Amino acid sequence: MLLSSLRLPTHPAASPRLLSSLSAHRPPRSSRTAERVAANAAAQELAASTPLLAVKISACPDLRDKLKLTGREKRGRLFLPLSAVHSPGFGMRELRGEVHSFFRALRRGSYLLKAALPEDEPPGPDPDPPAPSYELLATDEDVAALIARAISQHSSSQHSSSQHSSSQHSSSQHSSSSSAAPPLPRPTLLLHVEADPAAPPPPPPPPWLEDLPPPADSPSYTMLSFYAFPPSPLPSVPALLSSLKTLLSPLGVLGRIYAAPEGTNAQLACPTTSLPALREALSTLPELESMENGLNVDPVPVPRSDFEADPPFAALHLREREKVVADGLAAPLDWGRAGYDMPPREWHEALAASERGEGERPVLLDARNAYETAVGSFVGSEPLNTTAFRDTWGRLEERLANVPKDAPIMTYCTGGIRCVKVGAYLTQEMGFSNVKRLAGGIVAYDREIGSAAGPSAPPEGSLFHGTNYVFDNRQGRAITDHKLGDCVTCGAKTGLVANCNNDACHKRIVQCDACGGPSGAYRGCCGDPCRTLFERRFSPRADAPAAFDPAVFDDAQGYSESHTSTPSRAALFGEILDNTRKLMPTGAHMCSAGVQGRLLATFAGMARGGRVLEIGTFTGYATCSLADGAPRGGRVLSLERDARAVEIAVHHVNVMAGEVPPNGEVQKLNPRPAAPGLVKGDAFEVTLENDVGVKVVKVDDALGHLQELAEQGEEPFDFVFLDADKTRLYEYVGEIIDRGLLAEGGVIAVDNVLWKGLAAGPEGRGEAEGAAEGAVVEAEFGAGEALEQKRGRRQRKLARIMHDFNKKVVKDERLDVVMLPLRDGLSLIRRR
Ligand SMILES: C[S@@+](CC[C@H](N)C(=O)[O-])C[C@H]1O[C@@H](n2cnc3c(N)ncnc32)[C@H](O)[C@@H]1O
Repeated sequence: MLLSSLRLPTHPAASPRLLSSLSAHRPPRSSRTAERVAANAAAQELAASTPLLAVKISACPDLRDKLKLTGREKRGRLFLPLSAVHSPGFGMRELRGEVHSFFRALRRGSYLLKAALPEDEPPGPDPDPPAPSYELLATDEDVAALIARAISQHSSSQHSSSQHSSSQHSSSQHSSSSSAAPPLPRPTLLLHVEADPAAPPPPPPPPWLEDLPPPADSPSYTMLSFYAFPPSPLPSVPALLSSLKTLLSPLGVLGRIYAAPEGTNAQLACPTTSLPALREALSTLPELESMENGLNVDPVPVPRSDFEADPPFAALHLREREKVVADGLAAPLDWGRAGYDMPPREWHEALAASERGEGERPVLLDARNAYETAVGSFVGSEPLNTTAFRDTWGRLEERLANVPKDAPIMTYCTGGIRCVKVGAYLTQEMGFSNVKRLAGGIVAYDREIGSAAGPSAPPEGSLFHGTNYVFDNRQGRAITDHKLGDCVTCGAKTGLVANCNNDACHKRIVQCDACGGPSGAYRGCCGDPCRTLFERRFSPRADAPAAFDPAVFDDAQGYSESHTSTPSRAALFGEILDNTRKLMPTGAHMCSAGVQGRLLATFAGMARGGRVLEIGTFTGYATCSLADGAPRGGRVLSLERDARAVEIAVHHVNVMAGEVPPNGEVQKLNPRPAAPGLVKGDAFEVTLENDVGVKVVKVDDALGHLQELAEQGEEPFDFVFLDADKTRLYEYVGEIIDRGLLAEGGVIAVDNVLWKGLAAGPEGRGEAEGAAEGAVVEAEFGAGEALEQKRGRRQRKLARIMHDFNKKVVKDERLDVVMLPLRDGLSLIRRR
């Protein structure tokens, strides 16, 4: 939920019904306007200082059994941004949305939502207190009134507590045993979810689920893709994504689906035994009626063991996008008018005839990017040699400037979706009348004509030679044995494409087997500088050259990397990085590897009381570095919200503790680890050989959890590594300091304060117009179709946020700041 995007409000009218039911101290009618005004003022003040609403949420015993509550759900604590909930846009629907994202298995329409305030809880140390008197929430007004009451209650509790303490100071007769209630640290409300006796019974499961074999038992996965461009914009993209999630999750499908008003684009891996069910499930969605060519299924399933060894996808991601294929066009075209979608066999016959010199030779255009063309293409085709899809239009204008408008033009791409846009451009923008595109792209051609076609393959064989590059972790399927690419490091012929193994580079490269991969001659890097950095930072191994070769470094960072000690547990850190690249590839750059890892270990070693807090565990690189450096008897607590990251980090801490062998099958942790040291709920704790305790906790939100830690009387920390949630860093620093979580002389280290150097430039000042240079990362997906740019806009926004944070901390008179231009920038913050 984008709660934080809602605006701080003028408050709507409070419901008299809720007011009367929620409070025994209901104010008289004449004072309610004054109360609302006061609640507004209090809300404004709170939003600036303590911007969260605490919600204690519980379920009735009946639902508790049915929902199989997780640790977090049993604890029942939720924090919501006050600026969002105390807003005219926040009502029953939004509150129910929050409840659903909290209790994930709760069925819509099956329950009643009730509420109370802490003041409704019976006071005193009654060992068996009766439940608070919950009242039904039914309307938006009920919700607004409840939140207004929670705010008023909080401000009056603060007020009476300050009066109480000042009267204690001024009057010696007042003993410390006075019975005033402790002030509420923030507005708080109690929500209760109760089974609705009048709710209709749950609908029967759809027919395709009735005899579905367990997806986890499928012997293989089938890769597939589909796309649909409806004739008019989708009425609701979130509704489509939600239906897709409900339909696909029980089938064990992994992959990516992007939806935008213009349509849908999916790249999936489906347990092969779930494939018929997937077809049925998708056929129920009217938004996919315009699906072109049906499901584009890869001809050869991937055996489960191969799939699990190097999973093309780790989860099912459904995302709303502005466009499903980022095209850079100012205005959309009519994607329904895009030339003739030519079936693969007809395409093959047309090309074969042209090869024989029969008829007019078509202009055969490869509409993919240069690195795709490099390893495979149709005989006689011309590459557009684009780096990104948005370059296509200029290249078409250039290439076809002098071509007659009725000349035959044939275009192809990996699975067909890019050619929908190319075909629309050629016909509508450039006026060509004889445009054909390969239906289902190279994937469909391979299925019907290539080696996978079996006996129905034509005798002359495939006219596509080489490898079909694809955008999941497989990075290609060889259609013929032709090796068309030139290895970037040794020049040998190859059909392989990969990303440079030095994550700081990550360039897409053509590279042969002998040079590629972590054990290849170049360790999968694009050249000597990256290989040397990779060996130092990412893969400490016995056979890596120990000597530093100045010739291969052209930067100070490389020099400092090579003059920093290798950690004594080099193999462990190498393993963490290898696993991270394999299991969470898009986040691999987030590990605090190399110099920064050693710096953290050094700081942990300097922590006077040995108490270290990390915010943002990810896969545990920094956690293990901190634990490595912490003094004997120290304690490292690390907080993370991503459950999968927690599992991987727990595995690594267990390797460090000697509880599990190194280089074990970390994938086996999925879906739920029975990891040694896993303690109740979502916390994991273990003590290492050096007597350092390490605890990793899965939290909903680390910022809210800091309050819980303070309330539970957690001792202050000597060193805090703040490496999460970059948009709220100042709030974290405030929370740590204000809640007494930083020990005397303690240090908070905040990572990424330079934000790729952009924080210091016009981007940081909010003055950059175009895409931030060097920060536009291209990510592509689909069976080669969608070209997705992580926009410079996001980078600029984060640069601005980071610059604002840097300005605020340095101006904050409570704080003393040193910014180190190390890696992505690290600020060390102390209390003055
Ligand atoms: C940069 S990574 C941490 C890297 C790690 N400290 C290291 O150096 O190896 C940031 C992590 O913070 C987590 N995160 C982001 N927002 C969070 C939040 N509000 N609460 C807890 N964790 C959060 C993300 O899931 C991600 O794993």
